[in-house]
Amino acid sequence: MCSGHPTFREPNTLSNLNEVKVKHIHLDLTVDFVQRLLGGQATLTFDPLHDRVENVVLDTSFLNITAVEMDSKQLEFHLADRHPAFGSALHIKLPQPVVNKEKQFDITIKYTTTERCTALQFLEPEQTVGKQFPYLFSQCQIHARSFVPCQDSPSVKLTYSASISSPLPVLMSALKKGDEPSAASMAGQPGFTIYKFEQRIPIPSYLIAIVSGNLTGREIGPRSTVWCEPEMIEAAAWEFADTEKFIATGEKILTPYEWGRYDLLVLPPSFPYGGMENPCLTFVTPTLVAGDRSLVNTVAHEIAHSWTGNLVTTKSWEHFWLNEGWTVFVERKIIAHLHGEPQRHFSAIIGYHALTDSVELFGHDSPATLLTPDLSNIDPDDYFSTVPYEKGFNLLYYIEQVVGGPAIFEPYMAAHIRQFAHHSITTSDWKSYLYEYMKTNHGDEVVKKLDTIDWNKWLSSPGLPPVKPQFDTSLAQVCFSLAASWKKAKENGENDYAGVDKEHFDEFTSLQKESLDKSYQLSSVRNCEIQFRWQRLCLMSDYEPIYPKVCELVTKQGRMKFVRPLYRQVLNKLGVGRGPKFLNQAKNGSELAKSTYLAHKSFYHPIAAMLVEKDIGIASV
Ligand SMILES: CC/C=C\C/C=C\C[C@@H](O)/C=C/C=C/C=C\[C@@H](O)CCCC(=O)O
Ligand SMILES: [Zn+2]
Repeated sequence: MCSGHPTFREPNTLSNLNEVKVKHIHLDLTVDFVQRLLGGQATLTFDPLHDRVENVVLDTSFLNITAVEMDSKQLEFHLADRHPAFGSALHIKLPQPVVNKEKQFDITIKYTTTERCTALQFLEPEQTVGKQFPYLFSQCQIHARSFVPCQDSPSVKLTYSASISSPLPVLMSALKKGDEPSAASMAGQPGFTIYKFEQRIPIPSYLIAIVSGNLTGREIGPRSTVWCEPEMIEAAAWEFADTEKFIATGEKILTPYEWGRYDLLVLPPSFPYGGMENPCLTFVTPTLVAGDRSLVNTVAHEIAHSWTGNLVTTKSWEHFWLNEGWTVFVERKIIAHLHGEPQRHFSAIIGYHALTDSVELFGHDSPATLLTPDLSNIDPDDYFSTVPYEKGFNLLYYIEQVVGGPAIFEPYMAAHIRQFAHHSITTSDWKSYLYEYMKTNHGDEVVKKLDTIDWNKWLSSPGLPPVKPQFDTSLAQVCFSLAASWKKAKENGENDYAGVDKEHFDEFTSLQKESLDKSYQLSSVRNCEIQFRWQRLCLMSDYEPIYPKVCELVTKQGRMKFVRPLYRQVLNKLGVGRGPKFLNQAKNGSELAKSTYLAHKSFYHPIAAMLVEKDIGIASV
């Protein structure tokens, strides 16, 4: 069914996953908001893969390992020297070789996270909305090894259970199994409670997730609750009221939803991504709470991951497009089923612009623009971009046209899920089944059509897709007409565009920014997607009054989709002679970018901090 060759090459783990496989992890941890760490133990259950296993090697990163035990006996262990991107391998010597590959065995590791942990962000009360309680959240995609010792590879799928002791409510990417006063509270430490969880569906380590803070929940559907700080609950419950429609549409297109619950967690502003598809509990940025439900496509994306990514999983980050390209494709199918095909194409046009931005940023010949890049000795975070999302979407969009349209392709989508659910696959596995399915269900005619696709150009060549997609531009045309009317107004010497309908604008031409700003108050628009595009346009046009708004946007929320391009753009700006009053009088953009970042460094999630520092050339200490 999947590439089953015994020694799979997984470039971004240091674990010996070809000798043993982790099948279950039990976490017994305490949240320490004072020392800003998680501490306790993890018990890992292993399947030997050979008849003689002498060692276990696990991924860790910035963990403090204090003891390793097996059958209550202390085991010898050591942490190898740190790999700059992949962390420190934990080598564990088994007391005697495990000689029966049918015999599972447990190892318990006592540890704490440390202040350099890249998977967790501890927030002080003032960094939260309510400003009264501390907050902890995780982001484990490629950083699980900094949360728990594990085989940190999407090729390994494991169940997990947890008992988490905390003074504040705890949620995880699992089903809740009740809570009880913790020994700490019984021993007099006030307010600690033990929260219990179980994830019975095997998942890759990157989907282990935890949050603890002043959380409240509001039911928004038959299997969904939205969770956030009390101050946001009304706005969040209204914003995400259509969640059940997305889930039900996903089931209609694909297969039944298997995860039980689909809850949403709205995080504090420093959350570094738009959303993270943690099973049972999607994490989302508060920038989606726009007040008009205009940005909920991201929730459709995260829901789509319940099938593509969380059930059918990429076997390594080199095939990340199988997670993200497929999920963007399913997301846009959900949008089409609910709001019509033109909306799917409008979203695809916006996505293609984002793909072009990434390819231009990396360079058209960059290996980072391959759909299946070689990640040997590469930190995947450095290759993260819209390429796996949008080049992957466009490959599937092109195949759908080649084979004969949705009537043929949509049933195949459901078959793909049924074929690979609960497995991790490579691009080769995916392609082999695509051919098998089309031959079995549609004969050699369609197979011949598949053979017309230049697979090497699509899968293994840099740059933009080899075939420029043809999309329905009916919705985009509204924007083009709006831009043309602004241009005409400018040519006629008018400088008040207020009379021009702004309903759908998403495309700007080079116009008088002051006039646009005066006509539409764009610098005060709450919608981050519009604000982000407006600010980038203004920076391109050296519209200096935008600088305070740029520094506000990059320091009031930490979503890298917005923060990284704006920092990069300011970095490359020439001097602003009369810098705005509260910004350092930067001699040039690079000082403005660096001084703004350094003044707010503690606000950002560790992953965002690391990548912004690389973007603006601040060597991490
Ligand atoms: C080609 C391989 C590139 C990367 C490998 C995999 C993971 C990279 C690591 O950086 C983790 C990324 C996590 C992303 C999580 C959520 C995104 O889908 C959000 C997209 C952007 C946004 O909306 O903010
Ligand atoms: Zn995604």
